[in-house]
Amino acid sequence: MAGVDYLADERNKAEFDVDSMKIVWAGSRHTFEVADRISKLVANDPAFRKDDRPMLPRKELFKNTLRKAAYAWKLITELRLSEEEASKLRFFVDEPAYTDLHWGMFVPALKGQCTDEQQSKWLPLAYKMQIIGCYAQTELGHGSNVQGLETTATFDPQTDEFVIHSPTLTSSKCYHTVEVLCTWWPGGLGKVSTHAVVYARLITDGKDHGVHGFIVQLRSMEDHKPLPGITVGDIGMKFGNGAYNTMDNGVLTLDHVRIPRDQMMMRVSQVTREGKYKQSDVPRQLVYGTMVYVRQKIVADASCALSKAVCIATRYSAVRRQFGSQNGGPETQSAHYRKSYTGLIQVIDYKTQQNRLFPLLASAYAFRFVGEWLKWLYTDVTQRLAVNDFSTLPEAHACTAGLKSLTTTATADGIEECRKLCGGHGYLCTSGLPELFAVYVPACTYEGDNIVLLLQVARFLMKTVSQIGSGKQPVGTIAYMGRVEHLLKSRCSVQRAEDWLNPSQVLEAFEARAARMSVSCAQNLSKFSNPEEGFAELSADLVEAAVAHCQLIVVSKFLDKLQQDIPGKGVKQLLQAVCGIYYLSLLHKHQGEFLATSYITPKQAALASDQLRALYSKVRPNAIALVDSFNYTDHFLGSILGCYDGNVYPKLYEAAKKDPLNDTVVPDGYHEYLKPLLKQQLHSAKL
Ligand SMILES: CCCCCCCC/C=C\CCCCCCCCCCCC(=O)SCCNC(=O)CCNC(=O)[C@H](O)C(C)(C)COP(=O)(O)OP(=O)(O)OC[C@H]1O[C@@H](n2cnc3c(N)ncnc32)[C@H](O)[C@@H]1OP(=O)(O)O
Ligand SMILES: Cc1cc2nc3c(=O)[nH]c(=O)nc-3n(C[C@H](O)[C@H](O)[C@H](O)COP(=O)(O)OP(=O)(O)OC[C@H]3O[C@@H](n4cnc5c(N)ncnc54)[C@H](O)[C@@H]3O)c2cc1C
Repeated sequence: MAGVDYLADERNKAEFDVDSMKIVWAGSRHTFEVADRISKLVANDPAFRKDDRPMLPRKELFKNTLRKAAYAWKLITELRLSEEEASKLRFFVDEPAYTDLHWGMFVPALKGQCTDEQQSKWLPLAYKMQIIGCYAQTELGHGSNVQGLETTATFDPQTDEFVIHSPTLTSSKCYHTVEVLCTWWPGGLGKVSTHAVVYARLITDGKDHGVHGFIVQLRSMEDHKPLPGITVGDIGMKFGNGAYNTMDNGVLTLDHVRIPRDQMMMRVSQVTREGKYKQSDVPRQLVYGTMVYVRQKIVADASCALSKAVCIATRYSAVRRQFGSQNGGPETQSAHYRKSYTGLIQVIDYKTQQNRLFPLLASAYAFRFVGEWLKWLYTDVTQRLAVNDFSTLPEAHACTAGLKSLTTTATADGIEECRKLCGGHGYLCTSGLPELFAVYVPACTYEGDNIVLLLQVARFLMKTVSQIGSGKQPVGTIAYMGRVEHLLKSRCSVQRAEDWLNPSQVLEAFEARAARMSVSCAQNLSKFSNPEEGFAELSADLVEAAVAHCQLIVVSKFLDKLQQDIPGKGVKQLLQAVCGIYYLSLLHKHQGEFLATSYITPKQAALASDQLRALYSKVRPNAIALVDSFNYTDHFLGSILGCYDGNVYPKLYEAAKKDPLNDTVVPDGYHEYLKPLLKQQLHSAKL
């Protein structure tokens, strides 16, 4: 049966040009071509096999990751891959590794927080991987609260060095006396990194200047052993088989470790030879700059993880058939399935399946476009910072924090929903979904807990509301607050279901909801004499207002995308339908907020649901083509349920046969544990 495409009928139904949509998804023809070439390179190289991951014991799994990373680096250097190609290679290898932290956090921290002189020393080493670095900020006792970090870096003017020291607390009555180890969690720290950017409180002349970054060498360049004063190791197994256990998240204590003064990252502030603390003209918040960069990357990655899950669930939903009559069904069946499945319903045709699946498909596209926009915003803020324009930094922080929170929560929930959409087979490792979920779900926590980040957005919103009428005009993503008076009074003008396809109507609905929720929070806050107390008391409402603001950003960026010239037969029309599904499914889910803020009436909410159902019907024949547009190889998907040809059942059967448990027909342990048990029952039953 090799070569048969069981999804061919589905593919033939497409009403748009898939090749053009592939380019829209990739961002440009160039990006598409690079991704296509590199994904095939990886898929065709057995060195990048990954289907064995869930079965490998931790040590083997980890060694295998080291092998793959070294081999990838060899390819990168031998094939002289560009940075873009190398980064795609890492993406399609699809295995969390220490290299993510080296390239994704250590190098950006050096670039963002070191002086030019420091960069010229450290960056060439890091670029050639002659040193490997990680980002060591979180401590056992402090993660979200960065200001609360306890590691200290005390300047010693005698030797012109900093003494880096982890605190050792002795805890109180109810616990045993324990040494609380300092740094905990950094990826790449446990077993690999030779260096770390360590965040510590800077102390000069007995004065605490708050948290700063320092470059600390951890291991010998000769034999990889920890340097004196350093104790380092892995923190142990994490959630799921395979999954994020390819990463050596680590624990580190620093016992009066000395580093030269010039290993403090000195772009934001400096310590002179005499021990004087000096602050540059740049805002202190730039110490947090690496987090802004990575949050932006995480938003861009969310669409990749979600689209992967959606691709698996959509293809499988078209393959899977349940119920229906035996006398022929409404859909044209493919040759193979016609014989045995005539009349059975493809589960993708159930409206409930569509109502769960299509909003996720739409979210994948929405996150793709908002990710592209956020990358632009980040580039813009970086260029401004270079010429000492710090005006857009608060907005960049709010956007990266808020969108990181929104997209990772929706993606993690979406992957789990896709698993359920695949019924029982979704629970098999060979579906690819359990591992995808296990790898992805910590994104809701790392790089800022999602609730903590939404509270940052809420602070930004409350500040904006408090400045209304002060003459300071809100700009960018918060510009709608400048029209707050209108938004508080206006009413939705929708009269027919199709009116919900009008972009300006939709935008105003989302703006009015977000503005009204923020203003309501600000009014409630003003009733508290202590603003911090009020903020804590109202934090659940504030989080909801922040979500409404972030959803508005995603919707508005999708609508903006549709204003662009989008070539290809039917591509723009399909994207309009997908965008409609995105915002109408949000409107439906958060109906209570739209109704409670009185912008829409119950009748208008019902019309929105009618329009949403109409869009499901429009998207249904295009569903397979929409996920084909992601252009994922079977290797990258790593899922039998999502395989391109839809030949699911024989592949499931073959994979099950290969499970190590099936190496023997009688299991190991039979003689020790089963036979005696069965014998004993035989005796007592006198059989
Ligand atoms: C050749 C090439 C080879 C190719 C290989 C390619 C390899 C792949 C490349 C890339 C891959 C990239 C992907 C990376 C993968 C990542 C894996 C996961 C890694 C996970 C790492 C981590 O988790 S690191 C630790 C992260 N920790 C956190 O996020 C902590 C969360 N807490 C905070 O952010 C903050 O402390 C807080 C904001 C919550 C604190 O709040 P608080 O109110 O106390 O604020 P402060 O007093 O500290 O600050 C007040 C003031 O500052 C503003 N502000 C806060 N944060 C920022 C910021 N980040 N930027 C700008 N401004 C900020 C805040 O709004 C306040 O402003 P005011 O105006 O004063 O109100
Ligand atoms: C897989 C993984 C990889 C990581 N990699 C790194 C790394 O490379 N480098 C590094 O430095 N760190 C790393 N971390 C650590 C990570 O950044 C922190 O775990 C994260 O910032 C959350 O902080 P926390 O653990 O202190 O959570 P906590 O703050 O303890 O959160 C616990 C709960 O308290 C709530 N909460 C906390 N503060 C507030 C508040 N102010 N208001 C309301 N609710 C609140 C949270 O919402 C959450 O529900 C990693 C973590 C993971 C899971």
